[in-house]
Amino acid sequence: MSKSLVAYFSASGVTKRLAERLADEIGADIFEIQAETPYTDADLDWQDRDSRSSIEMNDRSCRPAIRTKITDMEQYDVVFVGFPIWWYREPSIIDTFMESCDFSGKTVIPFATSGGSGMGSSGRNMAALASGAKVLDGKCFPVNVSGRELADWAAKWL
Ligand SMILES: Cc1cc2nc3c(=O)[nH]c(=O)nc-3n(C[C@H](O)[C@H](O)[C@H](O)COP(=O)(O)O)c2cc1C
Repeated sequence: MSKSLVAYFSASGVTKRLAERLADEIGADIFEIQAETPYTDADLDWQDRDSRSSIEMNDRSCRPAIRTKITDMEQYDVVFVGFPIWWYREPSIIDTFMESCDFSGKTVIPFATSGGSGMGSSGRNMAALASGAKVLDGKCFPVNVSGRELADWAAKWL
């Protein structure tokens, strides 16, 4: 059986709860990707073109710093990477995460929560940042997804 990790970023707790449920269902380790400078409510205002999130998401090369690095990534075969959809894709801090770890030989499965959008270009963007890894398109889940559905979805890679 392959060893799996659920790594996630969550700005307002929705993806955090989903990630915890997923890890619990499949018996995976869990790691929270935290911004070195946490996001405030004002930072998350997508209607303000000058907010931190707007500025970051408008710059494809933006790589917000992560507080703690994973040091024992070698032990995992499968890594589920969770995040909220921001502007139809993965938040820039997920790009930082993808670049800061060695995913070669691993299967990376993105998952997300959103206000209604799907995964968009997230999987392709993440694949471009993780050479040697198999990065899938992944799936966006409604908040009320059942534990059973989560477990069945994840079982394909375990
Ligand atoms: C800056 C920003 C951009 C967002 N862009 C989208 C989007 O493009 N499509 C969408 O459906 N939801 C969008 N949302 C809503 C979030 O994806 C949604 O609320 C998510 O569940 C939040 O997860 P979290 O609590 O883990 O941060 C956006 C939210 C923020 C803060």
